[in-house]
Amino acid sequence: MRALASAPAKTILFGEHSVVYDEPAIAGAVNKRAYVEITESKTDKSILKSYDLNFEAELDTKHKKYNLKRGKPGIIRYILEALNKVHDHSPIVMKLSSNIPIGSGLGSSAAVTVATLAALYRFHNIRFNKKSLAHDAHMVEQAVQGIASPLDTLVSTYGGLVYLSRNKKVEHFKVNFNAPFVVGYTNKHGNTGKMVKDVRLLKNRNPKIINPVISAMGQLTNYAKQAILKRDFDKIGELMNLNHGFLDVLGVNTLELSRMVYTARECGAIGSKITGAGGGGSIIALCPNSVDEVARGIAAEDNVLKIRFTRKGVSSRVYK
Ligand SMILES: Nc1ncnc2c1ncn2[C@@H]1O[C@H](COP(=O)(O)OP(=O)(O)O)[C@@H](O)[C@H]1O
Ligand SMILES: C[C@@](O)(CCOP(=O)(O)O)CC(=O)O
Ligand SMILES: [Mg+2]
Repeated sequence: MRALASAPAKTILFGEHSVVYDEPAIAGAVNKRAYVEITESKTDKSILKSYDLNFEAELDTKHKKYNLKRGKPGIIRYILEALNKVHDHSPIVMKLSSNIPIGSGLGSSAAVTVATLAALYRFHNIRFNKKSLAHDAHMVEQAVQGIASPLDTLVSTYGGLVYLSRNKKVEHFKVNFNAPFVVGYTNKHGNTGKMVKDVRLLKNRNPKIINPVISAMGQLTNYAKQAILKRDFDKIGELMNLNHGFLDVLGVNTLELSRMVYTARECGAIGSKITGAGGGGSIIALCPNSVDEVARGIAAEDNVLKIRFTRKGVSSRVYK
């Protein structure tokens, strides 16, 4: 039997970090994906391989342990957690491929988790739907990271551009929002779990300052929803810049992210901000009239991704 699944990366337009405190957020699935293939193993060992991410490990699925043969272990924790949730511990071979930069704020952990769970459900012939899959993937991220909002796993499951409301209701934007965005990312990786914990500590030490900042981030996300519906790019850009300022206040900005954010603005972006957890990772810039200039400006020192939003969420099938 061979089960296949894939799930998209995402970019957060508004509301990272504040979404952890139940404020609204807006994020969209983008045209980068993680792919998982599961087959039966010919030996008594479970193997996980990824050529793209350059790692190989022997998995002890029962005890959530692994023996790393090569590469970095980070993303394996999500896979082990997913296996532990669903798999009966029979020996399997899992192949993971992905063109999503890892630890770059583009939700590689969510895409890998969603694709792994969907492939496992197919492999074991377990019924699932998008709602149950998004929920299970969120539980996996939460178990690995300690704190996680449902945003990344929702977007990776459903695809499209999504508004997540304060009470966790998902609204899909109907507008055709192929706005010209450029993503820049540094070679310094952020760690979502750590960044989220650092924000929590800052908030606990300074509640009277940080609580109003977090609710202002929620308010600006609601203004952004209206601006997106009207395709008012100038307003969206202004709100992205405000959102970046608040993320700086939360302490998740870095020298490299700052440099990219201001380079993008100098090259003509009408808005630019950190996207994802920060502490390394990515920025996103809205540049309706200056995509090439902004991409060139960022590429002088960092990496550029020309992303497109996609409606395609998780996809999976099985061959018997
Ligand atoms: N080259 C790599 N190979 C495997 N895992 C990695 C690599 N670089 C970073 N990681 C780990 O992958 C995980 C990425 O998840 P996360 O921090 O949520 O970032 P994102 O989801 O934005 O990509 C982290 O646990 C990190 O430690
Ligand atoms: C910071 C946060 O809001 C988004 C993290 O996104 P990413 O893992 O950096 O892609 C955390 C969360 O929503 O769980
Ligand atoms: Mg992540």
